[in-house]
Amino acid sequence: DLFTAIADMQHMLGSEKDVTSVIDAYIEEEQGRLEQLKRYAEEYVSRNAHADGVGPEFVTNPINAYLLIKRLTSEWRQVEAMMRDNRAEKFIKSITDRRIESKVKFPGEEDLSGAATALLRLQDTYKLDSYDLSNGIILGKKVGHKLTAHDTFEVGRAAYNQKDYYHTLTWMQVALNKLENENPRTIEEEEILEYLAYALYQQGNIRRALAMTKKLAKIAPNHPRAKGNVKWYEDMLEGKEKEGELPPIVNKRIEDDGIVERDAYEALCRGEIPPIDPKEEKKLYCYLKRDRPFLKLAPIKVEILRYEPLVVLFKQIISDYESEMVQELAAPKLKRATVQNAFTGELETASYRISKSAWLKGAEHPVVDRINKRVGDMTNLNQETSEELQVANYGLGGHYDPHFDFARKEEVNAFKKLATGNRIATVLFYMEVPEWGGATVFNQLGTAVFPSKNDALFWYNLYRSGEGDLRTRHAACPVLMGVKWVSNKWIHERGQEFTRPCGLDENMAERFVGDLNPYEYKN
Ligand SMILES: O=C(O)CCC(=O)C(=O)O
Ligand SMILES: [Fe+2]
Repeated sequence: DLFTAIADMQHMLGSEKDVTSVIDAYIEEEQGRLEQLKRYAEEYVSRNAHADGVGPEFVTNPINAYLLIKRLTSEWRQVEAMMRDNRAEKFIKSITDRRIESKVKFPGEEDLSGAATALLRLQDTYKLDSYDLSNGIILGKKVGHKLTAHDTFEVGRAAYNQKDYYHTLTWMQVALNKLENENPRTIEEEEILEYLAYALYQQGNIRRALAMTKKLAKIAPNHPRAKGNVKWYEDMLEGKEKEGELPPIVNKRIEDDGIVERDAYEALCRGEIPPIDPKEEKKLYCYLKRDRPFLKLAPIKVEILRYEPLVVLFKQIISDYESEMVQELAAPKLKRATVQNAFTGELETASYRISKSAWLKGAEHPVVDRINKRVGDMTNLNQETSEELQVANYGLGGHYDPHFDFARKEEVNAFKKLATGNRIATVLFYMEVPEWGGATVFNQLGTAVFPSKNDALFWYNLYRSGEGDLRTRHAACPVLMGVKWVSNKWIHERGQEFTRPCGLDENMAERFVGDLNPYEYKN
């Protein structure tokens, strides 16, 4: 699939040009053929006019009789052949061949539904209005083309295919509305009405579903299902109130998608951050990290974003060149990101993680090696047991729903092969930042970090006891506009006996990165 990484989608732009040039060539060739046909027709007309002028006498002349017969037999066969000689197959084949040859990936059905689903996700998370969206407007700004009734209908259909009747209803209503002002129409009204009625029924409004279906049966008397559906809805209303005004449309979003903190999460994505206690806020500060020999010469800027658990931002920690190089190295290796099944330990793709990623080894390029070493200077943690650098590019509406980076107790199979223990800490480099959306949010903590280019976010996932810190549950909000590239460095427990010792209180939290003697805050 293409939609799961913007980097892949950008290759697709070229294939649209390909299509245009083939269509142009096809039209040119067809025009030649049609013109020749036109000349034949004109000849027929002029000869016919001549015969008409002569009258019935015309065929008494053997030459004329011969020519007339020839025109209606052998010449007609030629015309017939020419009429059939449509070159479409040849041109379609050339497009297909070219795609195979150039290895340009072409979107498929799953991309279309993925792209439509992305619109729905963005709409929900950022509270975007369907009418605005369908007019190319996002957050009050005109950013794209208007959708036609058919474009809009397809979004609704994608929702329907996922049994998401809330969005089916919303988008079919927009489609119907668009259709009213369309000339020529891009879709038949009856197609929309059928989906609309079913969505109304699913959203608990049988009477409106029935009214809609009756309308459908009226405008399309030969519709294969309309009459049957009218009966179906009528049977359902048997014994129930059928008279009077239709009940109002109540279209409620289905919240049952397994994410309990959905509302708080989405609010954070929109930047609606709960106020911080001013006393806590006062404790936050920036400092220059110089506690490693190398840093004496080149200190690192650290911004403390919050405590307990400690979350910091390393400022301007990589260069533009390094960030570009990492993207370049990763781009050809991008694979759809997977998640670990908590029960089987198997990796699988999931709609709650839409991105593509690649692993880069230090030996692959000096830049990767350099970044790996820098992580040691940034975090003071032993890098021998760290995972390779994971580079990710988010797709259309790309996101990663709330999750933990560490393996929980029940996930017995996670990281087993690595034999380096759990993920003690995470470093997240922001290599390319989106224009809108794509924040990293800690939903339980009420902390949202809007990516800033060349900075890196850092937090400890585990308590000093090795226990997973459930407060670190976090997510990558859907990318609304632009491109988001991140790199992860997951640091493991093994080898950190001296870099992050348990100490006397195993749950004590650091005051700064690499704090060896944390103490409890007493105000
Ligand atoms: O991209 C982000 O903002 C967060 C990514 C993340 O949490 C992950 O990849 O584990
Ligand atoms: Fe994560």
